[in-house]
Amino acid sequence: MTRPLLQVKELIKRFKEREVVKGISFSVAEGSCAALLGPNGAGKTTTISMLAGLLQPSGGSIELLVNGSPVPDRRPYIGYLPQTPVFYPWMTGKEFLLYAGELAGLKSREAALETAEWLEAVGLKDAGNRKIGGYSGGMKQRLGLAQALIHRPKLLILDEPVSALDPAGRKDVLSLLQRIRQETTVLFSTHVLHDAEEICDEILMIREGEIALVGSLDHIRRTYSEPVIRLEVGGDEASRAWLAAVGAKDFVSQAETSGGRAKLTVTDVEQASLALMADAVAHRVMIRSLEAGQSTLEDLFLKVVQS
Ligand SMILES: Nc1ncnc2c1ncn2[C@@H]1O[C@H](COP(=O)(O)OP(=O)(O)OP(=O)(O)O)[C@@H](O)[C@H]1O
Repeated sequence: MTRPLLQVKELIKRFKEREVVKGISFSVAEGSCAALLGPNGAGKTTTISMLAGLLQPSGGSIELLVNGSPVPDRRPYIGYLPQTPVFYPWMTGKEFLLYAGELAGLKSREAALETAEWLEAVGLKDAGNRKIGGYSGGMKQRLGLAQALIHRPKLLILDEPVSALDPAGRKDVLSLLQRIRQETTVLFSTHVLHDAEEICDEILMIREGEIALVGSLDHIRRTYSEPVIRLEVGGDEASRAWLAAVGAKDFVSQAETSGGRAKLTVTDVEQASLALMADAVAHRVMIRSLEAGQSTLEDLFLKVVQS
């Protein structure tokens, strides 16, 4: 049984009259990697800033448990990387980490040891003596990660750590996070489902300041996947008209049609496929493709976000 490391209860944030985080509760288990997933404006940064201790909540509680007991001040146990970290371009990577280590309360000797170790761990050993101003986006983000980890926190909190990176930088940072998560509990926000799927085991989906869905990726996949048929028909009028009406069939519970394509949620994929093909033949409809399967997490995410 994994025990909770972070416990959040009824967390609220109001900016003037406006409530942007509306009483959310969740916990993050020790050793897990959790993604706070939601569209732009959902309240991710606000939530993360409260967890990191940078923003005062308007209500609710945040507890960090070390060896099962809540600590009075969680900040020393947290490593945090903001959405847009600020670096001094004139400093070298090494100088920056030494500085960050001392700010985090390490003694100079400890800071020097950790700096050397983290420069190596994030793949910046050779670039350590170069000025940050000359680093790529991915290198800066890896340096940011090293800074967040320099005091060996229990929980690493990251706000959209890969959103601003190009594909190569994204891959670099995600694989680094993959390695880090073996030792450190990680919570990161993202609006990209794919990033969450790549490295996380827990998902907290938020929408308009409220939790829309929470659970392990496996559980969510199993619980919410539905039989789905994706269809594409020819561009002729008869085929398009048939497709537009296909949602009315009794075995189709939901239909999304756009252009010559449709995604149909059905009760039984095999029977529905056979029925659709027979009906298409009878109506001389040209079927370009018919793919039977299960709805994906992406389908669910879009549904949650759009509802
Ligand atoms: N300091 C502030 N004052 C007033 N409103 C704010 C403040 N900070 C955030 N908001 C509002 O709170 C809501 C949630 O913002 P937040 O930045 O937490 O969302 P987000 O999910 O992180 O979005 P994004 O992915 O775009 O960063 C938004 O409507 C935003 O305009």
